[in-house]
Amino acid sequence: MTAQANTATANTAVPLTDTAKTIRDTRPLRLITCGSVDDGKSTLIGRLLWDTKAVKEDQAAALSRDSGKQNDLGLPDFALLLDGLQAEREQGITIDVAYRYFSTDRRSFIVADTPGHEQYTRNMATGASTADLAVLLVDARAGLLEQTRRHATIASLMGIKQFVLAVNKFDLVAYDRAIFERISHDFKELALALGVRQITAIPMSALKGENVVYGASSAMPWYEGPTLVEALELATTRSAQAGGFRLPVQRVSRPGESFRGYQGTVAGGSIKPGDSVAILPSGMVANVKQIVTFDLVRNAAVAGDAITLVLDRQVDVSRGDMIVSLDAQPMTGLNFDAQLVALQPGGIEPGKRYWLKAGSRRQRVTVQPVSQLELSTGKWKAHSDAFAMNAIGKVHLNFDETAIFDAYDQNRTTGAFILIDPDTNNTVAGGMVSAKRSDLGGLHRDAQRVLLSLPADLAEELLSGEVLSARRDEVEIRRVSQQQAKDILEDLN
Ligand SMILES: Nc1nc2c(ncn2[C@@H]2O[C@H](COP(=O)(O)OP(=O)(O)OP(=O)(O)O)[C@@H](O)[C@H]2O)c(=O)[nH]1
Repeated sequence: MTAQANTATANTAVPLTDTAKTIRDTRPLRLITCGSVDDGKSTLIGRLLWDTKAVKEDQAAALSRDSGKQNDLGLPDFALLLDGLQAEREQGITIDVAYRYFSTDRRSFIVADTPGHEQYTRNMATGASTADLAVLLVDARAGLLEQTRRHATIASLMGIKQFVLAVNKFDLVAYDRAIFERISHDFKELALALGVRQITAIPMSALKGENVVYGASSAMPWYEGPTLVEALELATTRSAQAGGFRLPVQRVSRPGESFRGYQGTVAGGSIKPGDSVAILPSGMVANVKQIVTFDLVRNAAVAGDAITLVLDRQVDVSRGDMIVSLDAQPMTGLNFDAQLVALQPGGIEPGKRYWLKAGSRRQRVTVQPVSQLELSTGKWKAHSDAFAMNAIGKVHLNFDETAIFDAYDQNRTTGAFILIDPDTNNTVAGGMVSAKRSDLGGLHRDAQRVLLSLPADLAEELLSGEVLSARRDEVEIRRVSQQQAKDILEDLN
């Protein structure tokens, strides 16, 4: 009987091991941790690394030596593990994004430790742009703070669709279930307002290691959910972005008369010799003759590969252009809708000319604020003035020359940009494009041109009028329906 039971156990173990192997073969899960200063992020990550045995022996020895002040459980100070930067110890706050690696039998993980201090919103956005999941920490004694709301909002804007709420320091609130329920309820409301549906809330003590890697059944018998690591093992990685081929051209390589290649890192899709491509913004068309990496000729390239592309005909391509699949092209135009986060004390001024940098492309742009996110309610409020630092806003971007973007939710590389202040050279905003506006166009005006979108009859009337007939060359008319014209006017108001 006992032997049979043993066999049964052994049998069921086999498929489990197989599953574990399959999961292990997949890409690592990338996560960010965020929260306010002192919520315990460093302690949590230190605990994750320690309990999953990601800490090497020499590091562990150094830690025991270093950590003169062991905590009251006689364990090393886990936060010290995270002290990548000397400056951090001096200032007592985390000041840069640090990436850490750990794994369980089922999966491997890359965690970006992003700082909680208000002025480092930019680093948080950096960590979030590649993450599959965000772990948001709150101190059980404090509940949700404005900083938690800000970080959850940035994470969702950056395309993260899975959140774990770590209600930390639960040992300090006597493992009170009512507190957990109140905080997780508040958080679920916030997450739903942000459009995030995959939410796991976990009561934990990073310091004591409860519900991080190991459970805490004696302290919280009422909690039946997963530990943090179990939740992470079950999370899904963002599937590789499908979409069309994108190669932002970083360099044109011309080692000799007979060879001309376009170099860059593939930012989306895949390509193989024979595929047809368009070169943007010119719109010229060619076929791929060869794909070269270092000294190898390849028969295909995918997102993330650094390649040199050789085309089958002479075309004019320069740095900042984008080579894209002919049949799945990005948006091109002068006007786009975007969301951005203001990163500098000077904020973002309406109408000021900034440099916009997207990949290898840099162009002039003006920003017109449309609305601002009110963090306390999660609602967008109309806002046409300057954005203060840390504000999250929706804007119209108006370019002098054709810009090329994918929507950020289609492609996180070709949909993202930064704004640079030409006076100071500081990066003043990070942003994501949501859509192109030039289908409606509205009224666009700069020194050279006037662009009008009007119904055909009105367009003719206007052009024959005294003012515009003399300046006909400078005017571009887009003929639109009455309804579209009405939408444009509403949009402008
Ligand atoms: N009692 C208790 N204390 C904790 C827990 N987690 C962290 N702490 C303590 O809270 C303090 C702050 O923890 P850190 O890990 O440094 O916080 P942080 O969020 O990384 O802070 P910054 O790096 O400054 O952003 C430290 O004294 C920790 O020992 C916990 O679960 N229980």
